[in-house]
Amino acid sequence: MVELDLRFAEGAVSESEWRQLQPFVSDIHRRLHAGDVPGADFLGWLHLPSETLRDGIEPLLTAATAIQEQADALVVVGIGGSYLGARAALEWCLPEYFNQLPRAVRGGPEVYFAGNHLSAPALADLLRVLAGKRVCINVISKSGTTTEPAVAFRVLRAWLEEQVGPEEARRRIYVTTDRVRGALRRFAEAEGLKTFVIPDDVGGRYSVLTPVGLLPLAAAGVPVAELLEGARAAEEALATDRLDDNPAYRYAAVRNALHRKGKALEVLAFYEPALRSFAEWWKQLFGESEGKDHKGLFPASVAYTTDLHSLGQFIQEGARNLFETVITLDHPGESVSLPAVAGVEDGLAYLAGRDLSWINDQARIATQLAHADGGVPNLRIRVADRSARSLGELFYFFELACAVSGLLLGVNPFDQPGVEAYKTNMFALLGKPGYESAQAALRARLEEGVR
Ligand SMILES: O=P(O)(O)OC[C@H]1O[C@](O)(CO)[C@@H](O)[C@@H]1O
Repeated sequence: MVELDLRFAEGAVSESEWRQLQPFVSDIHRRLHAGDVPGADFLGWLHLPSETLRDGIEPLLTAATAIQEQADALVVVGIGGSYLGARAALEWCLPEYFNQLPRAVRGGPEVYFAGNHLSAPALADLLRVLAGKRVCINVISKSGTTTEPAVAFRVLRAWLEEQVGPEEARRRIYVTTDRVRGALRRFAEAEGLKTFVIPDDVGGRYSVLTPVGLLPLAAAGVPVAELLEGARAAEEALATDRLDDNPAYRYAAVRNALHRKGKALEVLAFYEPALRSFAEWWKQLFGESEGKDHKGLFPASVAYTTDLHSLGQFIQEGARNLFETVITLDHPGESVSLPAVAGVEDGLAYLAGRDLSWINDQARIATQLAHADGGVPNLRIRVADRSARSLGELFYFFELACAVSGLLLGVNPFDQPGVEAYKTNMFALLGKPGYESAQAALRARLEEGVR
């Protein structure tokens, strides 16, 4: 099970500081499980792993097998919570460079992501990569109205229809969306497409263990039952309100104590490139959940040891308004040992025979020591390995910690009203019907100089 190590944070936050939060955590725990918290309509994630395993995932596995048979490449179209979890799990569970590996090693089709930006060159490049391949599309949007995936889907669908004709295209498009609402639902029904439902009571950033994540992951060859089993084990293990027994609550309490002492940023650090997209998932989870009412810790991330040669300077000696949370794997995976090479003066003879993962871990310990000495409290979250099961545990660990963290902060962790501001401006500038007066007002502001 996921463990929290506070050794490198003890100088910055004492045990009594986070223990004092026990009554507040207990109260939140009770209200969370009673459905008596702000945003209570979005608590479906709390028992999602056990309920999904109880109900079974046969239809999803059948669709995943069909995609594996139909496709050389699967394009997953979505953004935010309809994108990041699947990408995080794919990179965590599959080998690095999985799209370049032979299909037998990978287990499923190549996987590409689209609809997570508005870049024309990037989309054009994707179409070039897809040329000549048998392609399936899984378009994912809970609201069914998000601009980025809607735009990319329109382009990709037209492209697919050109390649295989409208009828075959319909067999190759899988839609994951809300049960009843939204343009995507209407479109899917009108076209008779295969659809999967995102439950009403699970918000986008909490949706990785719904078909949002499970369908593309199963199609890609990730053992999704193991992923769910890990999350279910965490659901069970983290069902206690006691800080001593619940590392997710301890993590929430410690970060809250650090925030109260003036820390404004939390930097998630990791030492395996396979965790890069996991950090992106984590940033959306905490950023959208906590950053509101002019409050919250800003969630950032660093990829070590890469970023020790760029952001490392800032973290060691820059503004002291941050703390780090380091994710480590007890068993990182395959070994690569440094060969003993006679007659080569590269200064590495003392490391001959050492495993690269051991060297990486010494870098991690050295960095935790240096950063803690430099005034950056370091929390460590220990995960067993890169298995789907361990990842399931970690997804649930952070989902729960984030909910409690937001509630400790006094915000509704399950809404995201702030994401609408740019959308309103963008729709006005794009000339969306209904936004005419907003457009006139914005154009006038832009001409006069922005105030
Ligand atoms: O699944 P949808 O509705 O396309 O939303 C995608 C993402 O966009 C947001 O609503 C922000 O605009 C996120 O909360 C969400 O995960």
